[in-house]
Amino acid sequence: MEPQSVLSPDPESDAELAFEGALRPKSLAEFVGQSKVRGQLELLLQAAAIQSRTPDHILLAGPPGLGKTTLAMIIAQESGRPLRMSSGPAIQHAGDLAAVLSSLTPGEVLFIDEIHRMARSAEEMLYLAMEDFRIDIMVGKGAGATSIPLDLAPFTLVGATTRAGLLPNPLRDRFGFTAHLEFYEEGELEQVLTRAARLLDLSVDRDALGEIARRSRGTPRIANRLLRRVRDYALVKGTGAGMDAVHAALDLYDVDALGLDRLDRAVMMTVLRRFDGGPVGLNTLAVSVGEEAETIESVVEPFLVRIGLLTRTPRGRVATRDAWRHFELAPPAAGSPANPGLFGDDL
Ligand SMILES: Nc1ncnc2c1ncn2[C@@H]1O[C@H](COP(=O)(O)OP(=O)(O)OP(=O)(O)O)[C@@H](O)[C@H]1O
Repeated sequence: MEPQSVLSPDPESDAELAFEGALRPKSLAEFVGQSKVRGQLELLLQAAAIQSRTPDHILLAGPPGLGKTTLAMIIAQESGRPLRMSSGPAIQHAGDLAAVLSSLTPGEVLFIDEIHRMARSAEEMLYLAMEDFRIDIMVGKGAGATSIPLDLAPFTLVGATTRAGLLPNPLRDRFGFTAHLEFYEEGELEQVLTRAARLLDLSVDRDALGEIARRSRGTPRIANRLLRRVRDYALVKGTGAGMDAVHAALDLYDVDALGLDRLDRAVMMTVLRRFDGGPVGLNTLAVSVGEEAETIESVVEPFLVRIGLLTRTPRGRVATRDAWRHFELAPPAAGSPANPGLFGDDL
């Protein structure tokens, strides 16, 4: 497998977590970009405040690193309520969820990250909890089993998912609002970086920040990490954090002019070279690059589609004309046996 990319460092690393924590915006006003979602959330929170009730349940959907956890913290902060954090993989039995739900204090915000990875039995318990603030606890087994109803304190569930399509409809329908987070524009990422450089007391040239923003895959988390690599480079080499340092540091970490990293490029080269531009199925693609299909689908693909290098068709993933151009490869002749003569942007 490829060595780990700078874009996906160990998420549990203490240094990375401390770094992210220090840079998290604490209010909607400080949160850069996503103006539509910010406006929607503002209205929802204000309406709840006027009526002195708990805000509706909120689902945050979008690729990793766009600010879902940050928004969950802001929702709790802005509505003046405590926040309890959990995650789908930590809820493997209905009992795990019952323990969390039954200990919530009135009005608490419960954040469940990666909610699509929660156990099925827990999902069913959550339906009732979200709708009626009540759960049924099963006691005993077999014919003697009985269920004891347990009232819960009213709470707001904030679920985050990179794969909203995987959530069962009954769960999705119980959220009062779904926020779809989009990739950030370059100018927005420049604002994220300017703020981060100020908080970290780094002096970075304006055009250098622009270049980092351009290569950040539309993702604040990546922008902040690239800034850190540039800071390292300037520190070790004794240079200023200018354009030269950005080019040298990002080249060193294999981040290309479009912001593609090793895995993005491996996926594109597989589609282009091995499958003559596609179509190629997700699982075949995943096996070919030695990655999980879920990672390809939720992390790699959304950005490649967004920048117009890849399209998804019913027959599989297909490279666009821009992809051939970007990688300076000649597309196969139209009508060749491996490629029926259609490119992604023709389908
Ligand atoms: N709109 C924003 N403005 C400024 N910084 C942001 C913004 N969104 C995210 N960030 C920064 O990016 C980092 C990653 O954000 P966050 O952890 O909220 O993403 P996420 O969507 O929850 O990712 P994952 O799904 O991988 O957990 C945060 O540390 C924060 O500093």
